[in-house]
Amino acid sequence: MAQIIFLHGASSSGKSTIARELQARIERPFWHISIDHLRDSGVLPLSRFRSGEFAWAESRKAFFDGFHASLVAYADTGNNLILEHILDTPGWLETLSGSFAQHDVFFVAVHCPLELLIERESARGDRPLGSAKRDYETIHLGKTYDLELNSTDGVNASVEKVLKAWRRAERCSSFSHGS
Ligand SMILES: Nc1ncnc2c1ncn2[C@@H]1O[C@H](COP(=O)(O)OP(=O)(O)OP(=O)(O)O)[C@@H](O)[C@H]1O
Repeated sequence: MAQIIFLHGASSSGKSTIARELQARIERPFWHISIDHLRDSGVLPLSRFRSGEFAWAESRKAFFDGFHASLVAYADTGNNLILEHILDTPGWLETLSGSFAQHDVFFVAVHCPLELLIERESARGDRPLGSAKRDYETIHLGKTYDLELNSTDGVNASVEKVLKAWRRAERCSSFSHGS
């Protein structure tokens, strides 16, 4: 059984920042995995999607289905994962919950006030404007978490909370059996 710590929050909420620090401090080896890594490593022909030569809408489903299947493969082969992801499409939660049934999933909400999300998104300049607000308004609906963080608490305090709660090994989230 693999350990999966799933950080779920809006774009710019601070998932990657927490994931990096968590990976540096947790007592076992964990992968830090995100679609950001695929995107930033040049896997996709991004410039041709951006120019309109290729239609992202036609490739999106296969991309994410492949990403989700790869996560399951990593976990099934014994790799612990710090996963940061945004469940913004109907069916993804159910698919991943079913696929991860044999694994220990610790599901963590990363909250951030809307004004701060918009400020961060604008300062970064590398995310589509408006995605943080759209995520903020939708992605947490209908989800039950093992732990809820607020980015305003700071990275160190957030990582401490994750470690403490994860080590307790009590699970009650949307990924728990029977929920
Ligand atoms: N606790 C924090 N305090 C101050 N700034 C933060 C904090 N957490 C993250 N940031 C800043 O906010 C921006 C977004 O952070 P990060 O990349 O961790 O978010 P994310 O949720 O992974 O975003 P995305 O889903 O778009 O990849 C970065 O510029 C980061 O430095």
